[in-house]
Amino acid sequence: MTQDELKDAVAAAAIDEIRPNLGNDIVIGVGTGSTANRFIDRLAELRGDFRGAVASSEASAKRLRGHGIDLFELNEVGTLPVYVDGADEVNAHLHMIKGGGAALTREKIVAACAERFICIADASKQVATLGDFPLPVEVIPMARSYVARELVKLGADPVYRQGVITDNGNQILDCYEFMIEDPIAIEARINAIVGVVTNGLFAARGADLLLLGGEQGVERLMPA
Ligand SMILES: O=C(CO)[C@H](O)[C@H](O)COP(=O)(O)O
Repeated sequence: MTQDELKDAVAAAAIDEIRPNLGNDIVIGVGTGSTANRFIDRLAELRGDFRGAVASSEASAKRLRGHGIDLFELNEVGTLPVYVDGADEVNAHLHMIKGGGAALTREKIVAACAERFICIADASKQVATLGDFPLPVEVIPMARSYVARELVKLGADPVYRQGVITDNGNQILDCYEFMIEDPIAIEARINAIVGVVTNGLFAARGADLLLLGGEQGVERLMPA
């Protein structure tokens, strides 16, 4: 199977996972990226079986709107029953690195409001230790150089993602050469640097279920 076919398979599995709990009062949290896009396209087939969605990025909002799915502001809806999103890397504890698409802050906010986080990913995203994928850190623009110096002190090699402005008007530093043995501690440590808006470690609030697509089909994995 190609990677695209695997992404499609996990998107379909996520639909099967949420379908039994849909209803006309249900608002779904929707992630960002190529895997999440496949989920959005399949969600369109269920339009009418749920109330609408909260999007984690302008790009996902546009795609949802294009399918005629009603969009809600997070502040209007409070707690969401479920959030479905992809990941750049995921470990056995279902801690993740996210933010390859620069949507990490809104993704983390929507995930924080969700009772259940379903991660959908192809097998290439599964790792023993997070960090081969450069960890994104969203920063207030005027703090970029300061935050970069602080990240170097933590052992990372931060690189400014040129030309990228987040949906929140901020910039991204990608941390290379930074293997993360203790994701919960590092997530908190980076968040404590002044000028950091969010980092792409989703560890304090990891996923509750991983739908992992591989050659043997879609595996349903819970946190170790
Ligand atoms: O965090 C994200 C965007 O900010 C995505 O979930 C992550 O980059 C995975 O994307 P894809 O499904 O395209 O591989």
